[in-house]
Amino acid sequence: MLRWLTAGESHGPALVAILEGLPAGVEVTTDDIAAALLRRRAGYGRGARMKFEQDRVTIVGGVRHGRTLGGPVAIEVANSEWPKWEQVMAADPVDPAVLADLARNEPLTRPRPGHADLAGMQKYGHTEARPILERASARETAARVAIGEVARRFVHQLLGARVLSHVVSMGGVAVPDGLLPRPDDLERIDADPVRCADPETSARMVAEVDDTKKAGDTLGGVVEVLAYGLPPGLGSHVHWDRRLDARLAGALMGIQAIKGVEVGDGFRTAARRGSDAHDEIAGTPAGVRRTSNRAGGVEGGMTTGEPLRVRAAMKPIATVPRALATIDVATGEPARAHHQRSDVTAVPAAGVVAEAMVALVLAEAAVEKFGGDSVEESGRNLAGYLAALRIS
Ligand SMILES: Cc1cc2nc3c(=O)[nH]c(=O)nc-3n(C[C@H](O)[C@H](O)[C@H](O)COP(=O)(O)O)c2cc1C
Ligand SMILES: C=C(O[C@@H]1CC(C(=O)O)=C[C@@H](OP(=O)(O)O)[C@H]1O)C(=O)O
Repeated sequence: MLRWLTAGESHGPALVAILEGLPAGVEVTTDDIAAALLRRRAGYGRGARMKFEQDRVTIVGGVRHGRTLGGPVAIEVANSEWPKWEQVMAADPVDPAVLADLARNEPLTRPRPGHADLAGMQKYGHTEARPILERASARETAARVAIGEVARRFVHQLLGARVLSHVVSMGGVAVPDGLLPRPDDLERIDADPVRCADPETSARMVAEVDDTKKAGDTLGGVVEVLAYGLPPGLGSHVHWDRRLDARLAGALMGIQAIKGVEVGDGFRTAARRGSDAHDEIAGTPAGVRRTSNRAGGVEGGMTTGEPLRVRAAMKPIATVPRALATIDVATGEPARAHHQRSDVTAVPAAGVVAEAMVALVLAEAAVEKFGGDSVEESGRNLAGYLAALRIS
Protein backbone atom coordinates (compact mmCIF):
# COMPACT_ATOMS: atom_id res chain seq x y z
CA MET A 1 0.00 0.00 0.00
CA LEU A 2 1.22 3.48 -0.87
CA ARG A 3 0.07 6.36 1.35
CA TRP A 4 0.85 10.03 1.21
CA LEU A 5 -0.07 13.27 2.95
CA THR A 6 0.84 16.92 2.67
CA ALA A 7 0.63 19.69 5.28
CA GLY A 8 1.36 23.40 5.39
CA GLU A 9 -0.09 26.75 4.42
CA SER A 10 0.54 28.99 1.45
CA HIS A 11 2.39 31.65 3.49
CA GLY A 12 3.62 29.33 6.24
CA PRO A 13 7.29 28.47 6.87
CA ALA A 14 7.18 25.32 4.74
CA LEU A 15 5.09 22.63 3.13
CA VAL A 16 5.80 19.07 4.13
CA ALA A 17 4.93 15.78 2.45
CA ILE A 18 5.29 12.17 3.49
CA LEU A 19 5.22 9.26 1.06
CA GLU A 20 5.02 5.84 2.66
CA GLY A 21 5.08 2.39 1.10
CA LEU A 22 7.72 2.62 -1.64
CA PRO A 23 10.32 -0.12 -1.70
CA ALA A 24 13.96 0.54 -0.86
CA GLY A 25 16.38 1.43 -3.62
CA VAL A 26 14.51 4.15 -5.51
CA GLU A 27 17.15 6.54 -6.83
CA VAL A 28 16.36 10.15 -5.96
CA THR A 29 18.30 13.22 -4.83
CA THR A 30 17.50 16.69 -3.50
CA ASP A 31 18.52 18.12 -6.89
CA ASP A 32 15.99 15.87 -8.69
CA ILE A 33 13.20 17.21 -6.50
CA ALA A 34 14.38 20.81 -6.80
CA ALA A 35 14.38 20.44 -10.61
CA ALA A 36 10.79 19.10 -10.53
CA LEU A 37 9.73 22.07 -8.39
CA LEU A 38 11.31 24.49 -10.85
CA ARG A 39 9.22 22.97 -13.67
CA ARG A 40 6.07 23.67 -11.64
CA ARG A 41 6.96 27.33 -11.11
CA ALA A 42 7.47 28.02 -14.81
CA GLY A 43 4.80 28.92 -17.35
CA TYR A 44 3.82 32.13 -19.06
CA GLY A 45 0.96 33.84 -17.22
CA ARG A 46 2.08 33.05 -13.67
CA GLY A 47 2.00 35.96 -11.24
CA ALA A 48 4.66 37.99 -9.43
CA ARG A 49 4.89 35.54 -6.55
CA MET A 50 6.56 32.91 -8.78
CA LYS A 51 9.40 35.34 -9.45
CA PHE A 52 10.34 36.43 -5.94
CA GLU A 53 9.52 33.28 -3.96
CA GLN A 54 11.78 30.23 -3.85
CA ASP A 55 11.16 26.59 -2.93
CA ARG A 56 13.90 25.27 -0.64
CA VAL A 57 13.93 21.50 -0.58
CA THR A 58 15.16 19.29 2.24
CA ILE A 59 14.75 15.53 2.26
CA VAL A 60 14.10 14.99 5.94
CA GLY A 61 13.91 11.21 6.03
CA GLY A 62 13.64 7.97 4.11
CA VAL A 63 16.57 8.51 1.70
CA ARG A 64 20.25 7.80 2.23
CA HIS A 65 23.02 8.51 -0.26
CA GLY A 66 20.53 8.97 -3.09
CA ARG A 67 18.40 5.85 -2.51
CA THR A 68 15.18 5.30 -0.60
CA LEU A 69 15.54 3.13 2.50
CA GLY A 70 12.05 1.63 2.48
CA GLY A 71 10.72 3.83 5.29
CA PRO A 72 8.52 6.91 4.88
CA VAL A 73 10.08 9.54 2.62
CA ALA A 74 9.61 12.97 4.21
CA ILE A 75 10.26 16.14 2.23
CA GLU A 76 10.14 19.76 3.35
CA VAL A 77 9.63 22.56 0.84
CA ALA A 78 10.50 25.73 2.75
CA ASN A 79 9.22 29.10 1.63
CA SER A 80 11.83 31.83 1.16
CA GLU A 81 9.17 34.51 1.89
CA TRP A 82 8.45 33.26 5.41
CA PRO A 83 10.14 36.20 7.23
CA LYS A 84 7.42 38.51 5.79
CA TRP A 85 4.67 36.29 7.19
CA GLU A 86 6.21 35.19 10.49
CA GLN A 87 3.66 37.06 12.59
CA VAL A 88 0.57 36.75 10.38
CA MET A 89 1.05 32.99 10.11
CA ALA A 90 2.72 32.26 13.47
CA ALA A 91 1.74 28.92 15.00
CA ASP A 92 1.79 30.44 18.48
CA PRO A 93 -0.33 33.35 19.74
CA VAL A 94 0.84 36.85 18.75
CA ASP A 95 0.09 40.09 20.62
CA PRO A 96 -3.16 41.43 19.03
CA ALA A 97 -1.72 44.97 19.10
CA VAL A 98 1.17 43.82 16.87
CA LEU A 99 -1.21 42.05 14.49
CA ALA A 100 -3.52 45.06 14.28
CA ASP A 101 -0.64 47.15 12.91
CA LEU A 102 0.17 44.73 10.10
CA ALA A 103 -1.35 45.59 6.71
CA ARG A 104 -0.79 41.96 5.69
CA ASN A 105 -3.14 40.85 8.42
CA GLU A 106 -6.11 42.95 7.30
CA PRO A 107 -9.25 40.80 7.47
CA LEU A 108 -10.26 39.47 4.04
CA THR A 109 -14.02 39.92 4.27
CA ARG A 110 -14.84 40.07 0.55
CA PRO A 111 -14.77 36.38 -0.54
CA ARG A 112 -13.79 35.59 -4.12
CA PRO A 113 -16.35 33.76 -6.28
CA GLY A 114 -14.71 30.59 -7.60
CA HIS A 115 -12.27 30.20 -4.70
CA ALA A 116 -12.75 28.30 -1.44
CA ASP A 117 -13.19 31.54 0.57
CA LEU A 118 -16.93 31.72 1.24
CA ALA A 119 -17.84 28.04 1.54
CA GLY A 120 -14.77 27.54 3.77
CA MET A 121 -15.67 30.48 6.04
CA GLN A 122 -19.21 29.14 6.38
CA LYS A 123 -18.07 25.59 7.06
CA TYR A 124 -15.24 26.35 9.53
CA GLY A 125 -16.88 29.33 11.22
CA HIS A 126 -14.52 32.13 10.21
CA THR A 127 -15.40 35.78 9.64
CA GLU A 128 -12.60 36.32 7.10
CA ALA A 129 -10.95 34.26 4.38
CA ARG A 130 -7.28 34.05 5.50
CA PRO A 131 -7.67 30.80 7.51
CA ILE A 132 -9.28 29.19 4.44
CA LEU A 133 -7.26 30.48 1.51
CA GLU A 134 -3.97 29.56 3.19
CA ARG A 135 -4.71 25.87 2.80
CA ALA A 136 -6.97 26.08 -0.29
CA SER A 137 -4.12 27.72 -2.20
CA ALA A 138 -2.43 25.67 -4.88
CA ARG A 139 0.91 26.47 -3.23
CA GLU A 140 0.23 23.04 -1.69
CA THR A 141 0.86 21.46 -5.08
CA ALA A 142 4.59 22.05 -4.53
CA ALA A 143 4.47 19.32 -1.87
CA ARG A 144 2.69 16.96 -4.27
CA VAL A 145 5.23 17.59 -7.02
CA ALA A 146 8.04 16.83 -4.53
CA ILE A 147 6.72 13.36 -3.65
CA GLY A 148 5.39 12.90 -7.19
CA GLU A 149 9.01 13.11 -8.37
CA VAL A 150 9.94 10.20 -6.09
CA ALA A 151 6.98 8.24 -7.48
CA ARG A 152 7.93 9.10 -11.05
CA ARG A 153 11.48 7.89 -10.46
CA PHE A 154 10.16 4.64 -9.01
CA VAL A 155 7.88 3.88 -11.99
CA HIS A 156 10.73 4.67 -14.35
CA GLN A 157 13.27 2.57 -12.46
CA LEU A 158 10.93 -0.42 -12.07
CA LEU A 159 8.83 -0.34 -15.22
CA GLY A 160 10.91 1.82 -17.55
CA ALA A 161 7.78 4.02 -17.81
CA ARG A 162 7.95 7.70 -18.74
CA VAL A 163 5.32 10.22 -17.61
CA LEU A 164 4.95 13.58 -19.37
CA SER A 165 2.37 16.28 -19.91
CA HIS A 166 1.57 19.07 -22.32
CA VAL A 167 -0.95 21.87 -22.57
CA VAL A 168 -3.75 21.03 -24.99
CA SER A 169 -5.72 24.29 -24.77
CA MET A 170 -5.76 27.68 -23.08
CA GLY A 171 -9.04 29.54 -23.28
CA GLY A 172 -10.28 28.96 -26.83
CA VAL A 173 -6.84 28.23 -28.32
CA ALA A 174 -6.22 24.50 -28.82
CA VAL A 175 -3.54 22.26 -30.37
CA PRO A 176 -4.46 20.40 -33.57
CA ASP A 177 -6.37 17.13 -33.03
CA GLY A 178 -4.23 14.04 -32.75
CA LEU A 179 -1.08 15.74 -31.44
CA LEU A 180 0.65 13.08 -29.34
CA PRO A 181 4.01 14.03 -27.80
CA ARG A 182 6.54 11.29 -26.99
CA PRO A 183 8.90 11.13 -24.00
CA ASP A 184 11.70 12.62 -26.12
CA ASP A 185 9.56 15.75 -26.55
CA LEU A 186 9.48 16.56 -22.84
CA GLU A 187 12.57 18.76 -22.82
CA ARG A 188 11.19 20.78 -25.73
CA ILE A 189 7.77 21.07 -24.02
CA ASP A 190 9.37 22.27 -20.78
CA ALA A 191 11.32 24.90 -22.74
CA ASP A 192 8.11 26.25 -24.31
CA PRO A 193 6.62 29.28 -22.48
CA VAL A 194 3.23 27.58 -22.07
CA ARG A 195 4.40 23.93 -22.17
CA CYS A 196 2.67 23.41 -25.52
CA ALA A 197 4.07 20.81 -27.93
CA ASP A 198 3.02 22.73 -31.06
CA PRO A 199 5.04 25.95 -31.61
CA GLU A 200 2.38 27.66 -33.76
CA THR A 201 -0.35 27.04 -31.16
CA SER A 202 2.04 28.07 -28.38
CA ALA A 203 2.47 31.53 -29.97
CA ARG A 204 -1.32 31.92 -30.11
CA MET A 205 -1.64 30.79 -26.48
CA VAL A 206 0.94 33.38 -25.39
CA ALA A 207 -1.04 36.07 -27.27
CA GLU A 208 -4.23 34.86 -25.56
CA VAL A 209 -2.56 35.21 -22.13
CA ASP A 210 -1.43 38.75 -23.05
CA ASP A 211 -4.94 39.72 -24.23
CA THR A 212 -6.50 38.25 -21.09
CA LYS A 213 -4.06 40.10 -18.84
CA LYS A 214 -4.72 43.38 -20.66
CA ALA A 215 -8.43 42.86 -20.12
CA GLY A 216 -7.89 42.34 -16.37
CA ASP A 217 -9.08 38.77 -16.69
CA THR A 218 -7.92 35.17 -16.13
CA LEU A 219 -7.73 32.00 -18.22
CA GLY A 220 -8.26 28.23 -17.85
CA GLY A 221 -7.48 25.35 -20.16
CA VAL A 222 -6.83 21.65 -20.62
CA VAL A 223 -3.69 19.60 -19.94
CA GLU A 224 -2.93 16.05 -21.06
CA VAL A 225 -0.76 13.54 -19.20
CA LEU A 226 0.79 10.62 -21.08
CA ALA A 227 2.57 7.59 -19.66
CA TYR A 228 4.58 5.38 -21.99
CA GLY A 229 5.98 1.93 -21.19
CA LEU A 230 3.37 0.61 -18.74
CA PRO A 231 2.74 -3.14 -18.65
CA PRO A 232 -0.80 -4.46 -19.05
CA GLY A 233 -2.67 -5.15 -15.82
CA LEU A 234 -2.10 -2.18 -13.48
CA GLY A 235 -5.37 -1.50 -11.64
CA SER A 236 -8.27 -3.95 -11.67
CA HIS A 237 -11.82 -4.53 -12.90
CA VAL A 238 -12.91 -6.27 -9.69
CA HIS A 239 -14.09 -3.32 -7.60
CA TRP A 240 -14.78 0.38 -8.25
CA ASP A 241 -12.00 1.64 -6.04
CA ARG A 242 -9.41 -0.65 -7.62
CA ARG A 243 -10.09 0.66 -11.12
CA LEU A 244 -7.11 2.65 -12.41
CA ASP A 245 -9.33 5.06 -14.35
CA ALA A 246 -11.34 5.86 -11.20
CA ARG A 247 -8.16 6.46 -9.22
CA LEU A 248 -6.65 8.63 -11.92
CA ALA A 249 -9.84 10.69 -12.15
CA GLY A 250 -9.94 11.19 -8.38
CA ALA A 251 -6.28 12.13 -8.25
CA LEU A 252 -6.62 14.68 -11.06
CA MET A 253 -9.88 16.13 -9.73
CA GLY A 254 -8.09 16.58 -6.42
CA ILE A 255 -5.92 19.31 -7.98
CA GLN A 256 -7.15 22.81 -7.17
CA ALA A 257 -9.31 24.26 -9.98
CA ILE A 258 -9.59 21.02 -12.00
CA LYS A 259 -13.23 20.65 -13.03
CA GLY A 260 -13.20 17.80 -15.56
CA VAL A 261 -11.19 14.66 -16.34
CA GLU A 262 -11.19 12.66 -19.56
CA VAL A 263 -9.64 9.20 -19.99
CA GLY A 264 -8.54 8.56 -23.56
CA ASP A 265 -11.06 10.04 -25.99
CA GLY A 266 -13.62 10.12 -23.11
CA PHE A 267 -16.36 12.59 -24.00
CA ARG A 268 -15.58 12.38 -27.73
CA THR A 269 -16.09 8.61 -27.64
CA ALA A 270 -19.61 9.12 -26.31
CA ALA A 271 -20.58 10.61 -29.67
CA ARG A 272 -19.19 7.70 -31.72
CA ARG A 273 -20.70 4.39 -32.77
CA GLY A 274 -19.16 1.30 -31.23
CA SER A 275 -17.43 0.27 -34.45
CA ASP A 276 -15.65 3.62 -34.35
CA ALA A 277 -15.09 3.83 -30.59
CA HIS A 278 -12.97 0.85 -29.56
CA ASP A 279 -9.44 -0.27 -30.24
CA GLU A 280 -9.18 -3.44 -32.31
CA ILE A 281 -6.72 -6.12 -31.23
CA ALA A 282 -4.02 -7.47 -33.52
CA GLY A 283 -1.08 -9.89 -33.24
CA THR A 284 2.08 -8.12 -34.40
CA PRO A 285 5.78 -9.04 -34.36
CA ALA A 286 6.01 -6.79 -31.27
CA GLY A 287 3.26 -8.76 -29.50
CA VAL A 288 -0.46 -8.20 -29.05
CA ARG A 289 -1.25 -4.56 -29.82
CA ARG A 290 -4.22 -2.28 -30.39
CA THR A 291 -4.59 -0.78 -33.84
CA SER A 292 -5.67 2.51 -32.22
CA ASN A 293 -5.70 3.92 -28.66
CA ARG A 294 -9.01 5.73 -28.22
CA ALA A 295 -9.34 4.17 -24.77
CA GLY A 296 -6.20 5.99 -23.63
CA GLY A 297 -4.48 2.81 -22.43
CA VAL A 298 -7.13 1.67 -19.93
CA GLU A 299 -9.83 -0.97 -20.39
CA GLY A 300 -11.82 -2.53 -17.56
CA GLY A 301 -10.01 -0.31 -15.08
CA MET A 302 -6.63 -1.85 -16.07
CA THR A 303 -3.75 -0.70 -18.21
CA THR A 304 -3.74 -2.33 -21.65
CA GLY A 305 -0.04 -1.82 -22.35
CA GLU A 306 -0.81 1.03 -24.77
CA PRO A 307 0.19 4.58 -23.74
CA LEU A 308 -1.90 6.00 -20.91
CA ARG A 309 -3.63 9.25 -21.92
CA VAL A 310 -5.68 11.38 -19.52
CA ARG A 311 -6.79 15.01 -19.67
CA ALA A 312 -7.74 17.50 -16.98
CA ALA A 313 -9.74 20.71 -17.51
CA MET A 314 -8.84 23.70 -15.33
CA LYS A 315 -11.23 26.54 -14.64
CA PRO A 316 -9.91 30.12 -14.97
CA ILE A 317 -8.12 31.56 -11.92
CA ALA A 318 -10.66 32.76 -9.35
CA THR A 319 -8.79 35.92 -8.30
CA VAL A 320 -9.92 37.98 -11.28
CA PRO A 321 -8.21 41.41 -11.42
CA ARG A 322 -11.43 42.96 -12.77
CA ALA A 323 -12.90 41.77 -9.50
CA LEU A 324 -16.21 39.94 -9.45
CA ALA A 325 -19.27 40.88 -7.44
CA THR A 326 -19.49 39.55 -3.89
CA ILE A 327 -20.57 40.79 -0.50
CA ASP A 328 -18.53 42.19 2.36
CA VAL A 329 -19.35 39.64 5.05
CA ALA A 330 -18.53 42.25 7.73
CA THR A 331 -21.39 44.50 6.57
CA GLY A 332 -23.54 42.34 4.28
CA GLU A 333 -23.21 45.08 1.63
CA PRO A 334 -22.45 44.41 -2.05
CA ALA A 335 -18.70 44.66 -2.76
CA ARG A 336 -15.96 43.66 -5.18
CA ALA A 337 -13.98 40.51 -4.30
CA HIS A 338 -10.58 41.02 -2.69
CA HIS A 339 -7.64 41.04 -5.10
CA GLN A 340 -4.00 41.81 -4.55
CA ARG A 341 -2.30 39.84 -7.28
CA SER A 342 -2.80 36.51 -9.03
CA ASP A 343 -1.73 34.30 -11.84
CA VAL A 344 -3.41 35.16 -15.17
CA THR A 345 -3.30 31.45 -15.79
CA ALA A 346 -1.63 28.43 -14.20
CA VAL A 347 -2.48 25.85 -16.86
CA PRO A 348 1.21 25.08 -17.68
CA ALA A 349 1.92 24.50 -13.97
CA ALA A 350 -1.23 22.38 -13.62
CA GLY A 351 0.25 20.00 -16.22
CA VAL A 352 3.32 19.43 -14.04
CA VAL A 353 1.09 18.87 -10.99
CA ALA A 354 -1.07 16.46 -13.01
CA GLU A 355 2.06 14.47 -13.96
CA ALA A 356 2.88 14.17 -10.25
CA MET A 357 -0.61 12.93 -9.42
CA VAL A 358 -0.54 10.38 -12.25
CA ALA A 359 2.92 9.22 -11.14
CA LEU A 360 1.63 8.69 -7.58
CA VAL A 361 -1.35 6.65 -8.82
CA LEU A 362 0.89 4.56 -11.10
CA ALA A 363 3.40 4.00 -8.30
CA GLU A 364 0.59 2.83 -6.02
CA ALA A 365 -0.73 0.45 -8.69
CA ALA A 366 2.79 -0.88 -9.34
CA VAL A 367 3.40 -1.48 -5.62
CA GLU A 368 0.09 -3.36 -5.43
CA LYS A 369 0.80 -5.51 -8.48
CA PHE A 370 4.47 -6.27 -7.96
CA GLY A 371 5.03 -5.78 -4.23
CA GLY A 372 8.58 -6.22 -2.97
CA ASP A 373 10.59 -4.50 -0.23
CA SER A 374 13.34 -3.44 -2.60
CA VAL A 375 13.15 -2.26 -6.21
CA GLU A 376 15.23 -5.35 -7.09
CA GLU A 377 12.59 -7.63 -5.57
CA SER A 378 9.77 -5.71 -7.28
CA GLY A 379 11.76 -6.08 -10.52
CA ARG A 380 11.99 -9.88 -10.11
CA ASN A 381 8.25 -10.01 -9.55
CA LEU A 382 7.66 -7.87 -12.63
CA ALA A 383 9.96 -10.08 -14.72
CA GLY A 384 8.10 -13.19 -13.51
CA TYR A 385 4.75 -11.64 -14.38
CA LEU A 386 5.88 -10.60 -17.84
CA ALA A 387 7.45 -14.00 -18.53
CA ALA A 388 4.24 -15.76 -17.48
CA LEU A 389 1.83 -13.57 -19.50
CA ARG A 390 -0.22 -16.03 -21.48
CA ILE A 391 -1.10 -13.45 -24.07
CA SER A 392 1.67 -11.04 -24.99
C1 LIG B 1 -0.79 25.70 -10.04
C2 LIG B 1 -2.01 26.47 -9.65
C3 LIG B 1 -1.91 27.85 -9.42
C4 LIG B 1 -3.02 28.58 -9.05
N1 LIG B 1 -2.89 29.94 -8.87
C5 LIG B 1 -3.98 30.66 -8.48
C6 LIG B 1 -3.91 32.07 -8.25
O1 LIG B 1 -2.87 32.71 -8.42
N2 LIG B 1 -5.02 32.71 -7.84
C7 LIG B 1 -6.22 32.06 -7.65
O2 LIG B 1 -7.20 32.67 -7.28
N3 LIG B 1 -6.32 30.74 -7.87
C8 LIG B 1 -5.24 30.02 -8.27
N4 LIG B 1 -5.35 28.68 -8.47
C9 LIG B 1 -6.65 28.05 -8.35
C10 LIG B 1 -7.15 27.98 -6.95
O3 LIG B 1 -6.27 27.24 -6.14
C11 LIG B 1 -8.54 27.36 -7.04
O4 LIG B 1 -9.32 28.18 -7.84
C12 LIG B 1 -9.22 27.25 -5.72
O5 LIG B 1 -8.59 26.20 -4.99
C13 LIG B 1 -10.68 26.90 -5.90
O6 LIG B 1 -10.81 25.87 -6.83
P1 LIG B 1 -11.68 24.61 -6.51
O7 LIG B 1 -13.12 25.08 -6.55
O8 LIG B 1 -11.38 23.60 -7.55
O9 LIG B 1 -11.21 24.17 -5.17
C14 LIG B 1 -4.26 27.93 -8.89
C15 LIG B 1 -4.38 26.55 -9.11
C16 LIG B 1 -3.27 25.82 -9.50
C17 LIG B 1 -3.40 24.34 -9.76
C1 LIG C 1 2.19 30.18 -4.41
C2 LIG C 1 1.77 29.44 -5.39
O1 LIG C 1 0.58 29.61 -6.05
C3 LIG C 1 -0.37 30.45 -5.50
C4 LIG C 1 -1.68 29.74 -5.64
C5 LIG C 1 -2.82 30.62 -5.37
C6 LIG C 1 -4.13 29.99 -5.16
O2 LIG C 1 -5.05 30.73 -4.76
O3 LIG C 1 -4.27 28.79 -5.43
C7 LIG C 1 -2.67 32.00 -5.35
C8 LIG C 1 -1.40 32.69 -5.58
O4 LIG C 1 -0.83 33.08 -4.35
P1 LIG C 1 -1.09 34.55 -3.79
O5 LIG C 1 -2.57 34.68 -3.67
O6 LIG C 1 -0.38 34.62 -2.49
O7 LIG C 1 -0.52 35.46 -4.85
C9 LIG C 1 -0.41 31.78 -6.27
O8 LIG C 1 0.86 32.38 -6.31
C10 LIG C 1 2.54 28.31 -5.91
O9 LIG C 1 2.02 27.66 -6.84
O10 LIG C 1 3.66 28.07 -5.40
